[in-house]
Amino acid sequence: MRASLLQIAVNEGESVKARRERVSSLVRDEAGRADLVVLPELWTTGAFAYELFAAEAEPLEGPTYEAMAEAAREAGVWLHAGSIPERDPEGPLYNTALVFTPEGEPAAAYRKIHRFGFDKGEAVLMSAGRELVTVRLPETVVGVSTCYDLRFPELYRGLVDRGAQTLVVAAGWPERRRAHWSLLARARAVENQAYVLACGSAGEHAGVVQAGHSVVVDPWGEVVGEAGAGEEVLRVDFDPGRVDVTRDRFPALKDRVLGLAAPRRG
Ligand SMILES: NC(=O)CCC(=O)C(=O)O
Repeated sequence: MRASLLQIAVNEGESVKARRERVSSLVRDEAGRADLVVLPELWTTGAFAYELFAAEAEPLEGPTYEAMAEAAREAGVWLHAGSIPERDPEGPLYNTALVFTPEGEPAAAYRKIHRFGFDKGEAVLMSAGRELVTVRLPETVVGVSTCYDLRFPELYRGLVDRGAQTLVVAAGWPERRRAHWSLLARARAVENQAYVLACGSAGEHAGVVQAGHSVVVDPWGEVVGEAGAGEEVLRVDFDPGRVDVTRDRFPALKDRVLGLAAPRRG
């Protein structure tokens, strides 16, 4: 299987409309080059452009959804279209990842569960999703996650319990914490014996330099491919069959002890 991670530069000065058109064209360019294309988190606005979230929020089936469905269909690829600021009809905003089939049909929508910012930014502007999402492709089961989720291993165990073999992370991770990004991507791959496809963005917006360094890690924790800092298409061949082989030969997941009680205090 071949995955193309489109590490989009999200810079101020390019309008949302212009970027949407540019990204649509980049997705279409992957026709015949990839089975699965992955985009970053909140690439229309930038993950840290908090002042744009409400202004640029879209209904689920808004302009970005329409453009990405068409691009997936024209390219004939599975498309994890990164995430958009979604406005729910009842009012709240969500950071919502979209996945399309090669026919341009919706395969999944995942509302980010862990919002970043502590008492600021996304954590107060967006509502939290509650549901884990997996998508069955012909070759592998994909578990969907977004950026800050990467710090929460229990989310990935939940995805693995739902059959995930390939863990996709769409991110807008900052350069200043790049060491965590690289470490956590490998950790999630090793502990879950799964592929990790982690697609970040490049450029700078809202004073935050993006880390880039999108990465694909195999179920043994080896880095199969890694991007640099700037806008780039990272194309990686990977073999989903290696997940079951790794889990059979080194069956650590079978040794999980479930339902451990919280330690007693005092
Ligand atoms: N957009 C995000 O979720 C940022 C996450 C982040 O900066 C971090 O976990 O560190």
